[in-house]
Amino acid sequence: MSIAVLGAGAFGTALAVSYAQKGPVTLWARDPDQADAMRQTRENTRRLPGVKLPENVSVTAETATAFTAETLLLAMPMQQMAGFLKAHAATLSAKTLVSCSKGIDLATGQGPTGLIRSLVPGSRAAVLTGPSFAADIARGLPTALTLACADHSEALQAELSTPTLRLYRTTDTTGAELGGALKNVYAIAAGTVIGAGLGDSARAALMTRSFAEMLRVALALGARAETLSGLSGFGDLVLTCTSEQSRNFRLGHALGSGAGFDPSITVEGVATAEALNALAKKHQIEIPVAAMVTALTQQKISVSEAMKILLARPLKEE
Ligand SMILES: NC(=O)C1=CN([C@@H]2O[C@H](COP(=O)(O)OP(=O)(O)OC[C@H]3O[C@@H](n4cnc5c(N)ncnc54)[C@H](O)[C@@H]3O)[C@@H](O)[C@H]2O)C=CC1
Ligand SMILES: O=C(CO)COP(=O)(O)O
Repeated sequence: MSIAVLGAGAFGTALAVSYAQKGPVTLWARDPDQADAMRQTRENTRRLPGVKLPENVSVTAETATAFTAETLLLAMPMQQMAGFLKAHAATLSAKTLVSCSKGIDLATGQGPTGLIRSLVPGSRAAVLTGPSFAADIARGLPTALTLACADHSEALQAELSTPTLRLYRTTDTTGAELGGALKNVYAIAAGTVIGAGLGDSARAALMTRSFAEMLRVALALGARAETLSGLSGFGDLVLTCTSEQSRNFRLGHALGSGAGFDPSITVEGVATAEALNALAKKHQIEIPVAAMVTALTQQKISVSEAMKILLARPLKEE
């Protein structure tokens, strides 16, 4: 089988580097100038500096070259995925499309597999998600992820596992993609708590209540509880709420401490919080923490107001 990675940001580049251990990988960059620069320097200097591209990675800006692979990993920001799939639907229809993006499409409220199934009906949709920073994967540090695919995907699991990248399989695509999407929203909240100096105890409380929210949303949307307790849910929530490597955490930290934040950095949790609020309203699910994240990122509320609102909620059973 052959692999191409579509999207040459930090994560797409890291995956290409990792899979190059197993054979040739094509890495598709949307911008031809970026592809040229990466071919010349053998590095993604903007998004993943300090990591050399192995010889097995060919960088291209031509979709025709990338689309010859059978397995295509989608590694672009979530809000770009629908446009990409619409533009290339005809050529992608017989492929296995593995989403590596984490988020909910704002326009439709769908996750990656919903988008893939509706926009490229002849393809096979899968999700690769879980606790993994691009820099860790690129350095070959041990990582475990969830591979979700509606059909039993032992062959795909074997294809996408490496000696340091260990994949666990599930058929629960809804649970896997919701875990990866929602944890970003709560990582913003955790960053805010730490940035505002509210302490580690407050962060632990917030993470626990965030997990309860994630579970409530995911179960209402048809996911299985055990998926949320696994790598793609609990695992990624822990990583992103506790590490300053996380861009979602760092945005929250800036909100909490009043510092500035570079708007060119990809922070999936902002759009996902908005999409999540719309979904929660539609399905009448209570999401107090995510509602505060949306209000904070839209500058409708201050950190101290958000804290007061959460602490003043009625006392109840756990
Ligand atoms: N960086 C990380 O550690 C991880 C990222 N992810 C997910 O991977 C996805 C991509 O994130 P990163 O690579 O980190 O972002 P990034 O900010 O490093 O790079 C985004 C890349 O997407 C490209 N891009 C933008 N619009 C595009 C389009 N329409 N078609 C193709 N490419 C397009 C940009 O040129 C840029 O190279 C996100 O959903 C993120 O949540 C998942 C796990 C880990
Ligand atoms: O998804 C990630 C780790 O699993 C990366 O998190 P950030 O997008 O917050 O950097």
